[in-house]
Amino acid sequence: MFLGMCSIWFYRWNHVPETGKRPWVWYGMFGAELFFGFYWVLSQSVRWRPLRRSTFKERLSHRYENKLPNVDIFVCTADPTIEPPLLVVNTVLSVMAYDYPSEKIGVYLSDDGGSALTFYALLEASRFSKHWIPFCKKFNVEPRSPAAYFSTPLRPPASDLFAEEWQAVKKRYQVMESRIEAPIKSGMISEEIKAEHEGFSEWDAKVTARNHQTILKILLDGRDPENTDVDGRPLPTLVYLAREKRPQYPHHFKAGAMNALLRVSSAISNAPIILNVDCDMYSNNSEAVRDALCFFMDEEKGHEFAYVQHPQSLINVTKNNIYHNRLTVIDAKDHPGADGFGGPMYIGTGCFHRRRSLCGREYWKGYKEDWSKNTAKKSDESVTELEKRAKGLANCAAEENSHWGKKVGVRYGCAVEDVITGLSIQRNGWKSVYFNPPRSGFLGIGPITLEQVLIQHKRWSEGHLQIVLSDCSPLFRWNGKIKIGLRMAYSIYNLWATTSIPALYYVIVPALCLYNGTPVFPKMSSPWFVAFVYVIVANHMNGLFESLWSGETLQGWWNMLRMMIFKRTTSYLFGLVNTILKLSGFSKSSFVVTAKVADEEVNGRYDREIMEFGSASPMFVIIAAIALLNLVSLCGGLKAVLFAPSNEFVDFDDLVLQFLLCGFLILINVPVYEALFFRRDEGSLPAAVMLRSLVFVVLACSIGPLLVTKSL
Ligand SMILES: O=c1ccn([C@@H]2O[C@H](COP(=O)(O)OP(=O)(O)O[C@H]3O[C@H](CO)[C@@H](O)[C@H](O)[C@H]3O)[C@@H](O)[C@H]2O)c(=O)[nH]1
Ligand SMILES: [Mn+2]
Repeated sequence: MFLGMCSIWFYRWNHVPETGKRPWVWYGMFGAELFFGFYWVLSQSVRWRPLRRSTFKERLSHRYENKLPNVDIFVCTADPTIEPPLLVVNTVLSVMAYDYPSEKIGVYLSDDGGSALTFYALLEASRFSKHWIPFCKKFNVEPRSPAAYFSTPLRPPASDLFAEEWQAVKKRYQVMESRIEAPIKSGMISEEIKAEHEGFSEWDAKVTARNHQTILKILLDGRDPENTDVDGRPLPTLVYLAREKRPQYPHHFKAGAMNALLRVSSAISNAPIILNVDCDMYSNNSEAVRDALCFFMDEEKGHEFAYVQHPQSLINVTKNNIYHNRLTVIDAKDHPGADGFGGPMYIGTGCFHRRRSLCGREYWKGYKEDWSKNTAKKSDESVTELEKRAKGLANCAAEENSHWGKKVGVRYGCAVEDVITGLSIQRNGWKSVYFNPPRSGFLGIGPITLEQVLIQHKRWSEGHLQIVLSDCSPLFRWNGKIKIGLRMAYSIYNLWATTSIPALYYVIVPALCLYNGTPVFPKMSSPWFVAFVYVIVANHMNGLFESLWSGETLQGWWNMLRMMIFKRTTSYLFGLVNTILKLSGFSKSSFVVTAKVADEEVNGRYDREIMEFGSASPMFVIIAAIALLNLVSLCGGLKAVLFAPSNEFVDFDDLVLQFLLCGFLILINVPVYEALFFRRDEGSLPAAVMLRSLVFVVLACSIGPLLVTKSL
């Protein structure tokens, strides 16, 4: 493969058209091919030393059952409309019901939406948990998100006792569900509900999502001996937190929320191990905590590990993974590959942290965590006093003149706060672990419209590019703590945004040249042709093989190729432009939260794997323009070959690769043509997109001949 690429480079180097005949097209192709080659080399790093891990939980409980440490669990939510409270509490309930001593668990919900609806849902969940947790533990049920669990009917053979309790708990769940939904439907919380908890008094007329005091309520207090379930066994601690928000203070999105949680939890339970999940990702494996502890408490290596990351597995992926939401190959190849070099990335959810490393402490040789020291601290403060003390830690002022967000906690100012935080931890000398058990540890929901996916990738690519330019850039800043293989692995994602330029070049320029009958690749009869064909075929065959091996379907692989082109030409381009704007001070950071709900029609089309466009987003204009341009160019090329006047003879032999490239892009873009010309549903491409993209194509085709000449 590498040899093939070298021959391509050599060919470009040696065949530059004579100057004066606009060789820029040629240099552009050369540049793109150099970049792709370099990028290919980077992407090989994760294939060198893959590591697969498994755990022995019986040994953990055999040795440490009575010394198991406390675990604090952080759940983040940001908006009650696109992250429905019912979804949030299902996640909360799934982590409250771990197969782990409940008195050692503290669950903290951070509500950046500052919503009384979410608070009410959590209050209802705290009541339901008294039935749910004992039920789960008694019958060892999986998964422990009640919504996910009750979505399948009771399967025989079930004992009478089980069937009876199953029915009773399900009934209770349904009651809770309708209670949580009632105020959402009516748009207000009734006086009756407000009377149930003094916490509601915090929501007076002045409270808005962006401007309010800290609201902190300990709904279940793990220190209280009366905090028990229906069987009289202790319940976990459960805390609701809406940190203070003021328009004059930046709130730093999820990173800010995580840091507030870190401080607040340190005052309440201060567990040495922290699990972080997004509200859209429930725990699917009740043994996940024990699994993680097998790594942290390992006598030989455990003290080196800062975090244990699970893959972001999704439940709502269609059979053929239409938007390539499930990052199949990354989960199966890249993360284990990074693990081989001392540590996968922290990817924001489904991750167990050591509090110490997350709080910015460095690793030093000989360091050992003293687990026995960290068993619960009982303080004799009353709940109100404790709440008051903890509250102060979630105020805006708590971070003034401090290292929070810089050296301590989750880092600020980067759109992938998770990745840059993991990287800083590794730069402090810690290692990390990637763990993908046979029964997925966590299951989440991914975006189900093309636009959402592209916006998510814009945020990611932008954040990754910020890392390249940051003080912990794996590409440019070396401190000896991170192995070269891992630096290369990070760079694969860090450079996402920059792939946009060569990708755009490759999908536009050869097509334009074809339209004008100008060759940019070697002719079929030339030996250099073989090098191109070899590199293309070998690369795609390898990609296909890896996809299939990782569990993707054939169609899924094809969808991945399409999404790769879409992402590179839109999301990554926007990510790149946005980063440049930000650097020059024209734009500020933002975090567009992904919607977790959609209307029925959208859901229906998603289930049938019909691509969802449905808006006049500028990203779609680019996608449509590229699709149309390639269609027009193919026709233009055919016309040039078949009907050119004899004095302007165009040889098909010269254009074979361009025909193939255009043909490939046309096949990949079939869903785009459908959405432009044939579909009439709400998810098709609106006329405005068609119009704008046509203007682009007409312009390109008319300017094209001025830029490229046949004599190239
Ligand atoms: O101001 C904010 C914005 C977001 N969130 C939460 O952050 C999480 C992730 O947001 P989501 O819209 O679901 O983004 P995704 O693209 O799905 O998230 C991935 O990428 C993010 C970084 O871009 C990481 O923070 C996430 O953990 C990772 O799952 C959700 O729980 C949100 O509630 C906040 O708490 N506060
Ligand atoms: Mn998410």
